[in-house]
Amino acid sequence: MLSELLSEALRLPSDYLSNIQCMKSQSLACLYYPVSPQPHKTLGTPNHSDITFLTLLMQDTTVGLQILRHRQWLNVSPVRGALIANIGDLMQIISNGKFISVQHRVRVHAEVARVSVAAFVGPSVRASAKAFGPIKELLSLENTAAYREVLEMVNSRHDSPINQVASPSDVTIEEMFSSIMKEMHEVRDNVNAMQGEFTAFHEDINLLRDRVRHNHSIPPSVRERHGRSDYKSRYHDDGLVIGSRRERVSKFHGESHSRRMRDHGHHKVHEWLMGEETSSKARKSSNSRHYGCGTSGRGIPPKKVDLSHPSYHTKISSWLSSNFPLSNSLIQSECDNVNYVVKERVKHMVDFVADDDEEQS
Ligand SMILES: O=C(O)CCC(=O)C(=O)O
Ligand SMILES: [Fe+2]
Repeated sequence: MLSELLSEALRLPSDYLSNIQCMKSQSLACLYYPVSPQPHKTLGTPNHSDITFLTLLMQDTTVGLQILRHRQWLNVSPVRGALIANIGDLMQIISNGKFISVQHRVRVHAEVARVSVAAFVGPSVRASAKAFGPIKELLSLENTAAYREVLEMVNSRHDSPINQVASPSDVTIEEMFSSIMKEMHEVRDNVNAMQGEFTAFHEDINLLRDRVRHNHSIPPSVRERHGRSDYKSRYHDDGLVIGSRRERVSKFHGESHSRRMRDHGHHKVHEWLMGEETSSKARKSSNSRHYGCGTSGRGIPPKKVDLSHPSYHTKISSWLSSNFPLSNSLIQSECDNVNYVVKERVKHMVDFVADDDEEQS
């Protein structure tokens, strides 16, 4: 239904987005934002846009989600029974900028915790990698491609070490959801038990932050100093996992990183977006299968883009997320006056893949 509406809004046939299979699967994440002793210095989720095509969000009755509009952060007040649909970066890319992905963040409170459930909608996690670029029907000589094809953002999902890819016939969303909720309650208990140790945690964060700034991995001695599994899993869930880069990449979906990494990344991504560098990704993408929405080899060169435009920031942070997966959750960078970020992400991702004959949502 949503994919039909979005297709029509782009003046394309209503089954267009469904045919290019960009909304074929969902990953569910249940998020628990504990109370913070210093809410004015805490972010539940830092400023980011999702790299998805679409994110469907259910929030409880606690205000927390904010979107950036005209340089102002606006609360997205919960409406009972309503889902929030956020445009993600990939949708911005394939719509050639007609839809803009939304910058958002989550604030926390001193008295009340917040729970939300996010369903990240993207291409099938089962299919092999494909490239997505601006939809060719939307391009003309006057409206040339503003973005190149991307592969990596989608591709990180294929590498996911999470092997719980469930099809609707294996398990119902309700079943999966209730098991996630159960686990979330356990996490909440752990997090509540941790509140008293916030100071120690804060010290650790500073330590980690320094290390990340210096581009070091986190030694196990620091991560496991407390010998507590919840503590460890916090770092895991924030992506600070020692292991292959690929493993870490899959744990991210849109958060950006330390200033240092960001500057380095900006430089590279600028080159890449401007087409000045044939990165391995770009090479890969031109070899890969795609579904008629790419632009390469069709004689419409990417136009020179204004890299200071806010939407490029979005692309850059997404690109960075996939390429430099160090946790921003532990780094003060995006937002003044924020010292730490608190969020528990439960059962990080559970992927649902629609059967081929299933209706697209
Ligand atoms: O908790 C929320 O409302 C938003 C979470 C979010 O933006 C995300 O996980 O990408
Ligand atoms: Fe998000």
